[in-house]
Amino acid sequence: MLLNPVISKLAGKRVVLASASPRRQDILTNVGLRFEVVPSWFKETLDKSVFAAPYEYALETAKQKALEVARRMHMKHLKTPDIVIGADTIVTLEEAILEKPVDKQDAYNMLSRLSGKEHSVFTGVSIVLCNRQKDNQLEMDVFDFYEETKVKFADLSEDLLWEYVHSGEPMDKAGGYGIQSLGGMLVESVHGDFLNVVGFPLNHFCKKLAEIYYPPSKQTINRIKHDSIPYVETFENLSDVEKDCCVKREAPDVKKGSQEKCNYALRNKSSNVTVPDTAALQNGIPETNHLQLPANIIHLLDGFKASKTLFAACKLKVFDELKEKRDLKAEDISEKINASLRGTEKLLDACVALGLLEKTHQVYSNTEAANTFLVSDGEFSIHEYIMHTNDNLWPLFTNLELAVKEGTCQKQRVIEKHSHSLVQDTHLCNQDKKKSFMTAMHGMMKITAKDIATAFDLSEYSSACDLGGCTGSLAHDLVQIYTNMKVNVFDLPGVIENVCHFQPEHFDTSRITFTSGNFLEDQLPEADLYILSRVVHDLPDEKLDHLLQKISNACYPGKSALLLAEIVLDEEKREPRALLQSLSMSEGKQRSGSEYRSLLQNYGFTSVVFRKTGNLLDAVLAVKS
Ligand SMILES: O=c1[nH]cc([C@@H]2O[C@H](COP(=O)(O)OP(=O)(O)OP(=O)(O)O)[C@@H](O)[C@H]2O)c(=O)[nH]1
Repeated sequence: MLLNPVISKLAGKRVVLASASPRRQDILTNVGLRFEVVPSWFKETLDKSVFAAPYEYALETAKQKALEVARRMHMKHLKTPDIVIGADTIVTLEEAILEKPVDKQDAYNMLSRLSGKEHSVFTGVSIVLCNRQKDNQLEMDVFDFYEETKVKFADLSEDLLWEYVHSGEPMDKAGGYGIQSLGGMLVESVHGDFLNVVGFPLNHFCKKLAEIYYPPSKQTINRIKHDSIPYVETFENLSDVEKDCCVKREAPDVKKGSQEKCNYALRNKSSNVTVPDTAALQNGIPETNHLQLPANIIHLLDGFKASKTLFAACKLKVFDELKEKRDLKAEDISEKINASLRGTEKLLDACVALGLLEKTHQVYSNTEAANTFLVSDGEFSIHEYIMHTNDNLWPLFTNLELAVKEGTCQKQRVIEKHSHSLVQDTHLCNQDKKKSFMTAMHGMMKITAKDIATAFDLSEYSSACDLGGCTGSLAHDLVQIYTNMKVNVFDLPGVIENVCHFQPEHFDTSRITFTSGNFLEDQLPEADLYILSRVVHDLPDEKLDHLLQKISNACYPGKSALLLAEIVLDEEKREPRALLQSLSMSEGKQRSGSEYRSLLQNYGFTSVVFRKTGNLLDAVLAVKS
């Protein structure tokens, strides 16, 4: 790790950020932390009057957010994280705690209270270390801290405040302003950590991690007093990257022990100011100001190599071999996958570095995640979905410059034939392709179906129709969870004739039916609840209008609803997964929660709510009134 060894200490661990805040995601991504985002469902409604000080309220809320996610993940699909990070930011002014405004008037009231005054911003952060016990119990250690920053607002006129409120920026921000954006213009001075105001006190977080992972020795404490972030005394457990970076900077005539040199190298790199490079000076190389390449750029430079490593290892069935035989040497694996030893060794070591495999004494084994998700025949395998990404999406993205220039999807170029529908013409054109496409969709949906099915209470709907429901994986979860619900899976004839290969054994499917048809052309089956999973973002406006009008006509006011499973963009449109997906330039588009709301309101769905699930897809429920 370039900036701080404590961040790299988290490499290879399943780190989860229990927050929907795009700012927190940015702050942590920018320092090279790899993590999953699972927004917490904890409702921020603790009774403020029971807390002696405002920061205690923020700390408790942060803790409850993190604990909720840790428990939820532990209970589902054995996805126990190693670390869950929760945070809560509040603004305090004269004893009052201000959180996110509920509407524009509330935002205006908050901002006018802050005008001309100094207030405090507190962020409470909770770091929950999880440990799954042998009996599957979850053991958790909670570490928390808070940070205070004082912010002084200029005197602000009513007109200016309303203009700011109408910009929409205040609505998802504590105290009703975003210091990092337009709101910065309201601020006269800041005392303390700026990032704390934005939502995440990074410096204090690093110190806390250092405390957790490297309790400092006496000597270290003496030597670190001028550094804001403690550095490590030993490299025993650090990654190869760190060792490499030390080795490279080692000067031949430096007499001190290598540990000290390593510390120096890292401290040198971790600082924003230029520190004289003693090794360079001793070698007669003139000292120059060097700028550090930001970690996110480094990750992006290498990102495609990492994806392709995963794709290749899946295609060559490396994880399958290791699941069967467990511990194997590179020679054995190369023989089994029919590949060169040199190439196999490189691939295996890259997989180890990416946290997909483990290696001890030249013997490789699957990680738990590889056994669960990457082998081709596991219950929760996404192997075929990875192959679909490799075979169909990867080629589209290799044409990205052209796609951007032309603003069109490159599938025609890629498959070298004109097509109206990629799904019909390429994936369903022969039996093998059809089956692998269905397996890909099945695996992907299996991972996310339970979260979609439980995002809202759907118990009032006794019949559902999953339009384009493919193998019925969402239907399986729905009938298991809602014991009164019957589900009709409606899909193209070529899909329906193959669904028998995907029905789970020993499972009562009597409440699931499969119907052949084309939802754009044929009459829709009757149902209380219509479902569209990953359909809306893919349809051009005209087709979408036609489909939504059909569904709306089939719905009974006050009784029927439409459930969408899609990636819901955040309001600031900064969520990378949806934005990257939209670069494939399908004829449809990705939408935020409010865009789904206004789209669906046009078809008489007056109540539209959405829920971020933290999984591959989010859920939107639209009720017709
Ligand atoms: O100057 C700024 N001040 C605050 C913010 C953002 O405000 C919110 C604070 O809300 P909270 O801590 O409850 O976090 P949520 O966004 O609801 O996400 P969780 O899922 O973690 O509850 C936070 O997003 C700050 O980033 C800002 O942007 N600028």
